[in-house]
Amino acid sequence: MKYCIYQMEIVFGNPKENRKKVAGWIKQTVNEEKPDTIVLPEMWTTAYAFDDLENLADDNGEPTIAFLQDMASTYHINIVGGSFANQKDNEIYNSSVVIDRNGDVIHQYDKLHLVPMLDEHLYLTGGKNKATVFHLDGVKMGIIICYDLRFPELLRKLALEGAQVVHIVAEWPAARRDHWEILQQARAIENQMYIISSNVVGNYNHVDFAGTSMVIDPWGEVIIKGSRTKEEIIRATLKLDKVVDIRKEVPVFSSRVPDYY
Ligand SMILES: NC(=O)CCC(=O)C(=O)O
Repeated sequence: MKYCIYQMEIVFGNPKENRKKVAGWIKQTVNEEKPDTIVLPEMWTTAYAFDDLENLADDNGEPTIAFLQDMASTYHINIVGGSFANQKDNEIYNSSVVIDRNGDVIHQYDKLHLVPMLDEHLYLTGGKNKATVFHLDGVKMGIIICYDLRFPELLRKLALEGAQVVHIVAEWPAARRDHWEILQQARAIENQMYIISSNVVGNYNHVDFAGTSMVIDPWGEVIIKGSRTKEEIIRATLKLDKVVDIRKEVPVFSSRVPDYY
């Protein structure tokens, strides 16, 4: 499964421009790279434009979901659609969506852990549904959003449900870049899974974002890592046999004794 990840610089508070930018990026990437799956970052339609989110947020996933469905079916690619501000029942969530090559929505998730260091909890509402796995091209996978990375129990739950790949869509600041890299490697090693992340670059609201989007294999090796500051494509092809082999070699899951924890 070939991935192309968009390490994007978001146009702050401008969903129309960002959709145009993403449409152009997808068209060019599909023509040049022929990926199976593409990944977008967190809050890519607006960034954390909190002061105007009520006007900028999607309404029950629209128009972003329809836009991504159109991209997926036109170019016949799977889209791990990052996340976007999404108004539902008068609350705004940080919502992600996964769409398959047919243009079908196969998974939705609202960010569970809102990040206090960026004041997210003052403007958005935390997700109210459980995180679960989904199937893409026959592989069990999961998606989490940025600060969720700090909660190992969330990724362990996805691993116990069979996830072999977890995507992390993010808007992670440069100030905590070490945590970003080390925690992703730790989650890959402890859960013996691929970690695929898409982070943003640039500076919004006086926060400098870390780039450094990554693909990490189930042994914890960094297959590829984006730059700190440049907008770019991160490419990787997953070898899913590795997950099975490593889980046999170091049988963490069968060694667990959860009754004693
Ligand atoms: N957008 C985020 O959730 C950022 C998370 C973060 O800054 C951190 O965990 O540190």
